[in-house]
Amino acid sequence: MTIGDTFKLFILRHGQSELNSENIFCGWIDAKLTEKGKLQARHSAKLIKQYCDSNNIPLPQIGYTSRLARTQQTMDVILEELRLGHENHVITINTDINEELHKIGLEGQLPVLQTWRLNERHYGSWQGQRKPNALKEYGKEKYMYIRRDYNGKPPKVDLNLEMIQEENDQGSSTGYDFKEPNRHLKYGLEEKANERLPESESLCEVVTRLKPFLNAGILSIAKQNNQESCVIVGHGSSVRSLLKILEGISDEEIKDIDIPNGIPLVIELGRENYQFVRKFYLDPESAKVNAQMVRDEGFEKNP
Ligand SMILES: O=C(O)[C@H](O)COP(=O)(O)O
Repeated sequence: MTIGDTFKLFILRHGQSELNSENIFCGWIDAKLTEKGKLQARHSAKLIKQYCDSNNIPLPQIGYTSRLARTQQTMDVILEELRLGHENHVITINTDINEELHKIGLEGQLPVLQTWRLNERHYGSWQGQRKPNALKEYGKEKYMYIRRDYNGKPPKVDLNLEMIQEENDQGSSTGYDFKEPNRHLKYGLEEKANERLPESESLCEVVTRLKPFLNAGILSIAKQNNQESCVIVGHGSSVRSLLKILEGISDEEIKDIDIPNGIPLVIELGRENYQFVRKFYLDPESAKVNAQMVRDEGFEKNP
């Protein structure tokens, strides 16, 4: 099957966020990109452009992000680098996506659909905690079980708690307001659409909330509009979930997969039935090294 016969998903985890750089569990905390994260996003765009040019295929015709700033900033940098004007739309389970796409198409902009279903897993009460501290408190086995096992799930967050991150033990304040009650401000559309938002998630639960959007959203839109490719900016867990669903990775094997920040992964699907054909990173060496660093976060070798 040649490249022209496949639908391509350019999938990447957002660039480094301020909480990533401080080794703090982030989840649904709305951290911004660091300067390094913005550079990673720009480099991703160059890799995507190089790949499209050398294979004589058009640039992505649609984008998808989560509802969190770090993916939206990454997408903005990528599309700016690709010189693609775009328009963002928050969608919920009630959205008539084709109507939205028609409206955006009239302005000749590239549509970017933003959905909570691409959000990072909700890291429950671990959000805001430094990784080395969680490792010390829970021990290596439990720490890795919760981070990477398909059914690993952190303790629930107390939605009434107001956790303002003051000084962490490195003496630098992230200054992030971890107030969960803020979710009513940020996720008002979803709450109006009666979408059940989590207070802690396992990877299995991320797969469950993401699968309907992948099938009835991304793939159905691709088929109806005969699209060549799309670009998806997600998070460690939502990218792992997309991989698991699209490639049919087992509950056991998914434990060993880590996703680096800001390196595009190409997944090719057959145009007929959108069955998995192949996957590869556009910078495989860097992806391997950085994925290992993600896995080692919290341990001495990667404090
Ligand atoms: O949400 C976060 O803190 C990270 O993006 C995911 O962290 P992990 O790689 O430890 O799951």
